[in-house]
Amino acid sequence: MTSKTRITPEEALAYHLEPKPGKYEITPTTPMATQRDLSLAYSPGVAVPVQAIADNPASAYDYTVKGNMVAVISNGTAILGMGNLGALASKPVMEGKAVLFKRFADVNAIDIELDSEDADDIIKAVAMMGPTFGGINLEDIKAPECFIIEQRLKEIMDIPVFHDDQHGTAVICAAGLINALELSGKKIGDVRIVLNGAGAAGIACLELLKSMGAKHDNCIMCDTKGVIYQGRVEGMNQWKSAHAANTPHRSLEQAMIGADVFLGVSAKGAVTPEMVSSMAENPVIFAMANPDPEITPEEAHAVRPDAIVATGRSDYPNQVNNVLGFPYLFRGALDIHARAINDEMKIACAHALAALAREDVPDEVAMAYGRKLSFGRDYIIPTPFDPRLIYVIPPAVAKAGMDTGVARRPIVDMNAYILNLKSRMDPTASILQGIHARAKQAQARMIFAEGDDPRVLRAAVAYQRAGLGKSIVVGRELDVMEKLNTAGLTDAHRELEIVNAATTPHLESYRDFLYKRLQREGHDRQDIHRLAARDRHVFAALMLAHGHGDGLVTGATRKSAHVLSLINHVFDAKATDGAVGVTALLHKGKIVLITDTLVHEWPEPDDLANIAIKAAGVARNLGLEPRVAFVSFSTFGYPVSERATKMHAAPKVLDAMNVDFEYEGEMTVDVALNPEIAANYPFNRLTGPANILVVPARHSASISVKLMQEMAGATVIGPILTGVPHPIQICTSSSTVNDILNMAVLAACKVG
Ligand SMILES: NC(=O)C1=CN([C@@H]2O[C@H](COP(=O)(O)OP(=O)(O)OC[C@H]3O[C@@H](n4cnc5c(N)ncnc54)[C@H](OP(=O)(O)O)[C@@H]3O)[C@@H](O)[C@H]2O)C=CC1
Ligand SMILES: CC(=O)C(=O)O
Ligand SMILES: [Mg+2]
Repeated sequence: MTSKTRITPEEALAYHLEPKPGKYEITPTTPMATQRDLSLAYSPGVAVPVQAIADNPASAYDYTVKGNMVAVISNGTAILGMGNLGALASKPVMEGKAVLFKRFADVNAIDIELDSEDADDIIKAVAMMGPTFGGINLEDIKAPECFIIEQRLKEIMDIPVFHDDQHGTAVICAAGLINALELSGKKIGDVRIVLNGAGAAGIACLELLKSMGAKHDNCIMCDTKGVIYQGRVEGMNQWKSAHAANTPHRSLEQAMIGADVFLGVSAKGAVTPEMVSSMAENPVIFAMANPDPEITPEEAHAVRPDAIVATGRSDYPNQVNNVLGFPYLFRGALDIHARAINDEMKIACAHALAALAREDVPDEVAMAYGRKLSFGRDYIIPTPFDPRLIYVIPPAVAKAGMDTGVARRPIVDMNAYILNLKSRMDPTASILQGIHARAKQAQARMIFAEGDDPRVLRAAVAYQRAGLGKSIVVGRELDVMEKLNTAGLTDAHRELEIVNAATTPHLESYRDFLYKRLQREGHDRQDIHRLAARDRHVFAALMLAHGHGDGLVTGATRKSAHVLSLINHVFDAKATDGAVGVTALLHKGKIVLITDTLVHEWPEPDDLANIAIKAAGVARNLGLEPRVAFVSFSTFGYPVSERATKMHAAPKVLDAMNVDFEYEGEMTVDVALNPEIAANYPFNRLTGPANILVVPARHSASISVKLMQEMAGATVIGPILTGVPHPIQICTSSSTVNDILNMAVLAACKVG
């Protein structure tokens, strides 16, 4: 259980710089195209909701974004564990929290950085923002000011005010501890707890644990001055005093001897292996400081293999991080138009999280993580990408809020609410997450054929540094070094394996192999030498054929059809061999596969049936249950046209084949994708909107994909080459670094 993902500073900066500075933008949800739209959205139409809200303030939840809008507010005085770096420097974290709100719970959030360390200033500023938001999430404001600020705002505001570092952290810590103690066979009322870090997170964690049964006399809190004991005067405040222990211990080192639980919300490296060695049997260690924990899991396990260890990071098992809490706590609170997030709602959240980790983990979650997760020492808390969180946690929070009287609009039908929560989530994100996790598991050696292209090099570096596997780059060493240098990736040169025909000891066997394949197709030995030694697409394919790599990515510098014809020298990847190209279009939370986008020019009914079968395989590999529509400009035989005949015939070919997926046709795209229009054809065998569109020819495939990409801004993955015995993926000349990386990931987890 080691940390595999290595993020470099360059990558972190590039992520924040591209494609646009920062991490989010704001998009309208209503049309604003015509004069009429303008009249409705703005003057004079807007006057009507203005008056309605003036007459009945509660209607702001109906006519404005207030009800689904949270402010993420910081003054930057305790940015993660980095300390007081100021309001402006906190912006990347706050933008990040805003994006997490959206990604995980479909809550709109914006970040607001306030340039003041004065509690009264902050209270005044935030209180004045009340009308705008459905909730206030305070973040990375240091103790003790954070306690005063939150308390006062709760008193004066009529929407939830929640300091994430206090309560978000406490809730997740409690959820993890419930399960860790169950696994170590200990009871919260009996365990000796040492908590390091007496700030926002520390005070809130200990308070919540005490309210859940931890005994005051069993808990010792420490800060930079050591143990907080009764009678201590230095560095104290009223919040620390409430937890002062009656103990002779004065240092963290002394307090740790015989402790059952260590909770760290302090700073990197605050705990030593010696301290961990001195703990009781089966110790629980939550080293939650970010970005670097108090002690790493490797260091803790080296001295105590019996320890259950969690950190705040996503690259180790057991991520105890408030990301599991704030999106869902606010989702539940907003959905009941709550006045507050109270203790009962927090405790309900902790119990729901703990219970979810003990449930059987569905395959789609295991798929998303690339490994089977089951309740145990390395899985004490759900993982942030668990798709069940959105429909399990908010209902528990909402119910607790309703039971304790903070709901302004209670939920009447909980089942309908759960369905609504399920539909909020974007399925495409979990698909991408899934293939990345599977690739990480596969650890494939990926051949990047075009080592002279800076995009390809950046993707190769990212592939390796993301812990996805080993990158092998085809190119001349000096050229690769120079391009890496220009891309600001000088160090990467030592990490990548650079291969070319001049340096490989395998050239002769590659040539023999190629000659055997092509000698009867008009190629003489001279041609073969040129192909094997000088064409990097052929050379890279030969490497793959000889097992000198597990997958191949190419095509970023040449036209796909040309690259495919070169690869065909080495592999049987023609239409007649059953090869097919499938392109995934991701847009507005929907995913549709279009095929054949690469191999068949003008497929006949038998080819179309094969294309459907291959695309269904790709869909299943992506975690989708295939529903194939053979699309045309006619629907079920009307209008009659020679061009549509083959689309009419293709489903009949499948009828005779007894395949195990849904298919139907021919039909127009709107019938395929829009259930209301499909309802006009009650005999239609598809049980839902199609997710695979088999199109009549390669030109229609290309036109539809590019139209969606250019007009709608859809994300395009592919074409994914399938039906070829080795994982080869062909990018396009317009592929970005991220597109190329995605292709490598698809090859690594053999989606094709
Ligand atoms: N995993 C998660 O979800 C979360 C983790 N955290 C992490 O917790 C830490 C604290 O955050 P927060 O409470 O907001 O910050 P605060 O500034 O409010 O509090 C920090 C506290 O930590 C103490 N401290 C700092 N360094 C040490 C040290 N080396 N040994 C002992 N105590 C120390 C300080 O002591 P003193 O009072 O003497 O100055 C203070 O009490 C950060 O690393 C943060 O990343 C926070 C929120 C969520
Ligand atoms: C996770 C978080 O909020 C922090 O470390 O501050
Ligand atoms: Mg924080």
